[in-house]
Amino acid sequence: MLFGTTNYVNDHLTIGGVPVPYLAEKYGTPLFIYDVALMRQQMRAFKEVFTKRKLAHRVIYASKAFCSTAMYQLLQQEQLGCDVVSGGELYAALAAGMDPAMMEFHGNNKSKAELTAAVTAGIGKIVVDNFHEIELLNQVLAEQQTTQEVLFRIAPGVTAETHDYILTGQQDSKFGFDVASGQAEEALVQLLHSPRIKIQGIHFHIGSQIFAATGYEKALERTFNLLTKWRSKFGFTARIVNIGGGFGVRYTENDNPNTPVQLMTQITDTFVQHVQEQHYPLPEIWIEPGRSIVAEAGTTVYQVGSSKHIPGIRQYISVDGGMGDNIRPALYDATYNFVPVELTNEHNLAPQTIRITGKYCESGDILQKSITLPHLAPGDLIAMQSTGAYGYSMASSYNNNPRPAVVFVEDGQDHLVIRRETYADLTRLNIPLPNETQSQGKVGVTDNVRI
Ligand SMILES: Cc1ncc(COP(=O)(O)O)c(C=O)c1O
Ligand SMILES: N[C@@H](CCCC[NH3+])C(=O)O
Repeated sequence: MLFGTTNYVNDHLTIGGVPVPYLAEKYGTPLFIYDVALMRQQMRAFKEVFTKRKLAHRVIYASKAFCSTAMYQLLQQEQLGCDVVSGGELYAALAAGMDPAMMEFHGNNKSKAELTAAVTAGIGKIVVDNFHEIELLNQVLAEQQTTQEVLFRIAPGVTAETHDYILTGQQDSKFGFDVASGQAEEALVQLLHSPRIKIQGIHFHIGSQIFAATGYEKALERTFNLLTKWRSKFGFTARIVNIGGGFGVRYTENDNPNTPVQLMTQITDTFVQHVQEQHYPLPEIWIEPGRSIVAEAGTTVYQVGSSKHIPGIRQYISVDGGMGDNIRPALYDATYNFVPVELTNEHNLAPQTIRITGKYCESGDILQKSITLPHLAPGDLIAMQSTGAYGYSMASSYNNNPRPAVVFVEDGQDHLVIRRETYADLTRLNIPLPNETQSQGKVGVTDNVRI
């Protein structure tokens, strides 16, 4: 299972035309490597689904999947918008030069300060999530003496097939206005009566890592039924229907989804069908893919360290990263595929069934419960595939392990886009107690800056 530009050249795993052993040597491990051509390909493919059908659309990348200055630059090159879900993401996107008009602000508990920052920045749309937010936003707009375009998020009451923790469109959800109990309609009434709020359309997001179109189709049916009702009841016409993200990707050979683009094509057909059947003025279709743009483009390279054989039980192999750079296996029981970085002679040794664990002080720090791979020895490099989404973005410096570096590769060139955290970075927020003499450098630990 090799994605995009990843392949073996002279027995070395190569991404974007750059040999992975060279990258590991240059930047150290663990290392996130992103195949930029594959990210561009995904971005363009989504847009093409709509341009082929001549549908007004917007592809909005969900920053939470992975964001960095370089990622925001790439979005600008490919003319995508982005969503942000915090003041921090807003800050980072603006600092990287994103056009605020191409941005949306999401979240179930946006603070007044965050809303003020978004409005002041001239953000394109705020996706209003709850009644408290309507109140806060009205206050902010009155203080700023301005108006704001919004979408409002409904919980359509659809349960998609995915992990419970990443379901969002069911009735019992913390996100959005519940349709079934009438909250969505009440929210629309409040928004229509808020003179500074300019309501442009509706939003739903049913969850993440979804392979089947069924959930989206049900949600679209409910949405268009509501929209048609609200059109005759309130004279409200949605100019935009945003169907969120959530399109599933391949983590292992067992995932055999439609490609995100095939899924999108099917959903778009349903969208058009509802518009036609209900004689609804054709709204713009907006989508918010995160994972499907970056997941398969990302590879994490680790170096193998210790191993432990428990006769009759299992073989453990530990690598130099783990739950700090990828919490998904521990959090969601997510499974991944691993491939060797170098197809050396040892490759021909009998394959081993191993458990791959990280270096964190937790028994649950398991990257892969059981996998059969060519024999691995200390010092070998190993690549974990499809780690581009919710890997680095959910990374922590638990156990004071520095977060890895991130490198973009394309056309034989490598660009460091996030440097490895240093030991000094890890303590830079610490403030000593007053009147204590700081012991400095006693233990003689040097910083780990390599570059
Ligand atoms: C509102 C919203 N939009 C988009 C996304 C992106 O989802 P995904 O990365 O699965 O495409 C999420 C995350 O689930 C989300 O909450
Ligand atoms: N972090 C999740 C997805 C959450 C989506 C955000 N609403 C994952 O790794 O699968």
